[in-house]
Amino acid sequence: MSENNTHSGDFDGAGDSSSRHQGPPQYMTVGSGSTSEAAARLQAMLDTDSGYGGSITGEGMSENPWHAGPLEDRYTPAHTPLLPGETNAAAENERRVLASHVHQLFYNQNRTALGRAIGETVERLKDLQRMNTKWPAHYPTIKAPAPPSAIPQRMRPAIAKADSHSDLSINQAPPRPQAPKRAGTSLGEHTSSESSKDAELQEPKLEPRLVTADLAKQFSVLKIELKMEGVHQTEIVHSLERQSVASLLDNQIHRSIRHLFSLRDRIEDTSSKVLVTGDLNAGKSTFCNALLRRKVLPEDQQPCTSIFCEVLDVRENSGVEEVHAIPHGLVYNRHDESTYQVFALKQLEDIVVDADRWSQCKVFIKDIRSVDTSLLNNGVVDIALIDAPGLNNDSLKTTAVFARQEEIDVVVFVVSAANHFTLSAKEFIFNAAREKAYMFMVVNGFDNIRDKKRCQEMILKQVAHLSPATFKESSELVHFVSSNAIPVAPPGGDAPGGGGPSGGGSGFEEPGKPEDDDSETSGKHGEPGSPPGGKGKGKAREAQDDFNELEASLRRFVLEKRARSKLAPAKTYLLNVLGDLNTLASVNQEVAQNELNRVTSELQSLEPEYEKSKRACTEASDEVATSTEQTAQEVYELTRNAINAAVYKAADENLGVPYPGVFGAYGYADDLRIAMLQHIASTVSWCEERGREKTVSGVSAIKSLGMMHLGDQYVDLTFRSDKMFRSRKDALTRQLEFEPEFWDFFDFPNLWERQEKMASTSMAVTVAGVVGGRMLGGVGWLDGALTTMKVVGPNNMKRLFLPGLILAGILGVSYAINSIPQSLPRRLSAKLSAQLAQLDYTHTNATRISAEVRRALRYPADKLREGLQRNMENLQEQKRETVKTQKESETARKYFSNLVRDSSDIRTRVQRVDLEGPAPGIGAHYGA
Ligand SMILES: Nc1nc2c(ncn2[C@@H]2O[C@H](COP(=O)(O)OP(=O)(O)OP(=O)(O)O)[C@@H](O)[C@H]2O)c(=O)[nH]1
Repeated sequence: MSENNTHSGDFDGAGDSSSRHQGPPQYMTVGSGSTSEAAARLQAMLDTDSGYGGSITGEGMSENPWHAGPLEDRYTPAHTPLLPGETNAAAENERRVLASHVHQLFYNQNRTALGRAIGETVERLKDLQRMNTKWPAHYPTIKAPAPPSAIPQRMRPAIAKADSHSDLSINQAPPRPQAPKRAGTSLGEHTSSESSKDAELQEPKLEPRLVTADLAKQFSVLKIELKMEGVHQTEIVHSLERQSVASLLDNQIHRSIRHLFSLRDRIEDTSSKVLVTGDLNAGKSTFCNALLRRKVLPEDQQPCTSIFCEVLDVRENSGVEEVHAIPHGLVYNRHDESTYQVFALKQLEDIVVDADRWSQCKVFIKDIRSVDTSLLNNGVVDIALIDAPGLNNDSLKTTAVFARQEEIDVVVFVVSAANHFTLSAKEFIFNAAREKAYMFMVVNGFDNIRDKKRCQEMILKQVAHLSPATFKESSELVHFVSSNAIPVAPPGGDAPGGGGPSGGGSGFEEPGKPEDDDSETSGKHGEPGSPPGGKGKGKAREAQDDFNELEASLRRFVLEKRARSKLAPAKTYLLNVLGDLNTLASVNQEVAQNELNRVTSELQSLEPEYEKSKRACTEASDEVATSTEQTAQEVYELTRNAINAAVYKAADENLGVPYPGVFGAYGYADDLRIAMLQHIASTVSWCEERGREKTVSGVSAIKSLGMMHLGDQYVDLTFRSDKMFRSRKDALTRQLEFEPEFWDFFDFPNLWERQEKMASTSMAVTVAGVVGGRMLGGVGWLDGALTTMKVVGPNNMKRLFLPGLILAGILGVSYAINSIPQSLPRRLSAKLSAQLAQLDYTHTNATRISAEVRRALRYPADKLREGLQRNMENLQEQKRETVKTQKESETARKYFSNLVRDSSDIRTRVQRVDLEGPAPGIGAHYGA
């Protein structure tokens, strides 16, 4: 704080802003009177108010180095002795001091409430960010807006405007969405769609996290904005994955948290920045000079200001008047001369037109007026005045961005009384009005207007449309003035009259003071064409009065009502973000509840389904294994029996081979052998055919099982039974050494067996038979001879021996030959059977065929088992997922219902922060 601040109170307004936050909230009384007892009491209250709603404990208070505590004896300054006639002025002063203190107290309370709400909101937003990573939040949509006819006529162009410039993101605060609904979710209500594509998307699906363009308008802060050439935003968002929408939301939350932090810094900052903007040549520089009562900024009939000029009190630059021009791309730091270039004040004219070289400049000047009247050097807050380039297509966006900066507390909009609001002006005000609820309007060049009343009406009508809040307070916030009618000190470095507020002979008019002579001319804004004499004087006087009134209002607005300029953005933003949070939370609470209901019922049906599939898996596997084994066993038995029968009965079978006689006996034997082998081979084929049939019915039994347990999921396999038994088995013929031998033609053992049956036949036949038989029979032969000798007698024997022998031989041979058709098949069959038994032919074939059957059945059986297993695993996985979703949606439901409650609570508290009404006790003072 400079030594200029000689007022009562503990104000520690040191120019160095870094020291501003180190102490408890401070205030500075405006005025020059002494502090009254009441004011001292209020001061004590202020000191005990930490600015954080009584968060300082008694302990803390006693340690507070700034004051001795409320109970301590304090020196109450005596009233300054008054000169006769000064009573009213003193009382008035005291009232102002008191009002200022009360205001400060209210300001601190509001600031505390908002600061706390910011902290709580940031916490909630961070929680939401965390939640959003675990349970991607659904971005809702709402009902279609009312048809155009339902929108009040006067709002229509404004809405259209807002649409076309939504990229500025500072739209008029809309009413909160009444009945938000999630796009295309299962909330059960019909959502109107913007296009047929939307309509398709609004089928009752469970996934979408979508936004419509309408919602983009409804959401103030957490609005997801997307831009792509030629594609409507809604379509882009519709096409996004749930995860992408969540990550866009995350970005938005992140941005919002950053903004809240900067708002907190801002409400705790004691400085204020006033941005003066308006149309080209509207008289912005002239107006700034008039406020400063010094011709600091260059004025010209042609547009000249092309960079932002920030005018600050000289205290901010260690008392040195100069200009710091900041080149493009550098971030200004007063303590680092490499970030700017220093110029003398008179060089400002060249700097402001050189937008190519400079991005902005800081002008440090001495405010030559007293703290009561000065804007820069007012003793309460450090004010900086920023003269912006005139609005046109090029500067519109830059100025809008500049105006949105957190440190801009007040936007003063200068409009030419003759030209009214241009398109650029309307656009700027409409958009800025969302961020800065109130705007200070200066209708300049009012001296040029003949029908002043009509001009006022027309301008106010436009203000009502562009910024309703400003219009509501138009008596305070809209002023019709002529800035050039205000006398100013000449340009140049030194302030006239020694540069002090008390310096005499300033050579310019002090506003508010009665002024009889109009003699000063130095640096005064001329009033071209104003007639000399009384009438001109009267007009000039009127213009000055209007300007004085404007200044008083502006001071009030910046200083005493700075709650509006400083706290209102925080309040507005908080209300918006909390409203968005509430909407988002309500929608998500409902979505989570729906999801919870859905998965709970899904689980209820999944549980038995899973159990069933588990059972089916074991049962069907067992069943298939058993039936496969059974079929294979059956085929084995069947094959074994059939082959055995074929082998043993080969001799008895009519093989269809005719006996060609003794001379074709050998051929007969060969045919017989081939026929026997064929017979066995065909029996094997028959068995294979049965094996095939059994396999086919086994496969279809497996299929029925699969259909029964897996339904549509069963993958049907085409079974080709002809592919079975492809490997050749008639290697058998090659394996058998089965060539007929001589002895195979005669079945001697059989002949011997038959001798008994022959006993009653004639002797000769018997003898021949016996001899023949014995002759060939081995051991029984001698026995037969002796028997014959006994019958015939020894002498007869001698005579009969030879012919008998010959006859017997002939008979025996002929008998043997005759019995070839009977003997040969038997001999061959026996031989074959022996060889087959040696090869274990029956078992081998029965095993081969049944193994093939088993193998053929194993494939579909395995597939069925796999299918059942997969089905069971799928259900198990589905169950696991559903349980997980259930838990997540349960957590989300709880979280969002808490968020609905919390955001609503915080919002209600923020709503209660009354920045509108004047503090009690000061209404009377400012009521005028
Ligand atoms: N009659 C009249 N002329 C004014 C008034 N205020 C400013 N002027 C004149 O209007 C012209 C433009 O004034 P400036 O202050 O340079 O306007 P500006 O808005 O700063 O211009 P740029 O920033 O360059 O766009 C100057 O010639 C001023 O003398 C006024 O209240 N009445």
